[in-house]
Amino acid sequence: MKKIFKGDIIYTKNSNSFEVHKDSYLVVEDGVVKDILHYIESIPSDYEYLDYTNKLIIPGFVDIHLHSSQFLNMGLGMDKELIPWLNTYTFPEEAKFRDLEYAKTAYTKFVSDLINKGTTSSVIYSTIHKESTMFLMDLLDKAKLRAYVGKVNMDRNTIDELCENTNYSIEETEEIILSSKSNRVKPIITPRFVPSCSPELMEGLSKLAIKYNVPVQSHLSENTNEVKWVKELHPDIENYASVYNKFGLFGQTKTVMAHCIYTSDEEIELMKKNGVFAAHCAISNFNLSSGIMPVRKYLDYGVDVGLGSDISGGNTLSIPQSIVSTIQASKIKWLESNKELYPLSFSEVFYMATKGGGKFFEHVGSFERGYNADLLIIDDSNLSDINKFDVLDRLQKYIYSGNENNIIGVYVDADKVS
Ligand SMILES: O=c1[nH]c(=O)c2nc[nH]c2[nH]1
Repeated sequence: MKKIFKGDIIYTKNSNSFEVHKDSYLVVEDGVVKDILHYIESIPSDYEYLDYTNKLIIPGFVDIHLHSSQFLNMGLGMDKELIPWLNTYTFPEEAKFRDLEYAKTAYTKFVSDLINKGTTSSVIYSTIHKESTMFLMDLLDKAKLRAYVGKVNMDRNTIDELCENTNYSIEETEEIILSSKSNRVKPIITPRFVPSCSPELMEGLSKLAIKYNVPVQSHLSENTNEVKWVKELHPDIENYASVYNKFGLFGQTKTVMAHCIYTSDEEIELMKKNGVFAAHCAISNFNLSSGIMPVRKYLDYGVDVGLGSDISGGNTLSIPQSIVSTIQASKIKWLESNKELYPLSFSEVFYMATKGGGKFFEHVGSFERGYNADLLIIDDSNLSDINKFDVLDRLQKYIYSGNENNIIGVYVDADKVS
């Protein structure tokens, strides 16, 4: 399959600058970027030509932390902090996914919104339920989206309907791993967070992760009461990150931790040493009064950082809105830190939303040769006079003041997504 996309191409190779190719040709073979050309005399007959002249062509967005089962709860309970919010709104909603018919309705709406918002790769929590998790994986695969999907594991400190038998939780997780065959939609081990996972469960999940080389996702230091609770549960372990590390869930296979607001320097160093990714969830951190992650510090340590919409702590799946909130949060952090932790630039955060988070999937989020051709076509004609603004200005205007109506095409591996 060979395709050529023509348009105003913009992406980030590194976090400091944009690669801009106005009125150029993105050449794709077998779903992978081969080249960007500024001139083609005539389109070779064995290529499909997609002419998006005057439209922006950007990488598909990457969301490395979200709870698909909370989609129907978006916007609810935003007057609460994390633990009361989980108990009042989130756990009761997740319990409904035992009913496969409910899951089918909710996940169908979720996947449709993910596509509308231009998110082509995501790292997803479902619920504890095996059947509805497998339904979601199949749905994402049929939609041609790229994703890691984790059946949530919990065997303590949750409502009765969600509290699993430890061995059963591990067995069902293994069954999902063994049954998954897709190249685009893969399983991820998902101990919800330390308060809801016993040491035996964490150990069992770590064994599975290593045996099948499956990645891991969880939450780390999102809320001060949560951090205190972890200390009470594990008084002999020096910090929150070390609890995961002790039980083999902190970089023993590829790992992403969400929030990371109250992590100490030692914990950030451990993340760097173990290659653990951080998912920055700025909107959720505002909504649940969690705090502001010191992202600049993580970047200075060399930790990989991507963005997470974190629905439904986050109230939207929109990664452009996450980009804006991330930049705004970093400005408050700059003031809070006596102007030590510099605000994040537009290119740094666009990078996190594409190639930075995309690194969790490997060759995702860029248009360099060898990357998956996951891309969005943006019609920004209602936002910018293209004769007056350059391509980078148009991208900024789209991110800050555009919305999903500006997205007129979504492609994964150069295949149209619908
Ligand atoms: O924002 C969050 N959403 C959740 O569902 C969750 N579970 C544990 N910690 C969490 N944080």
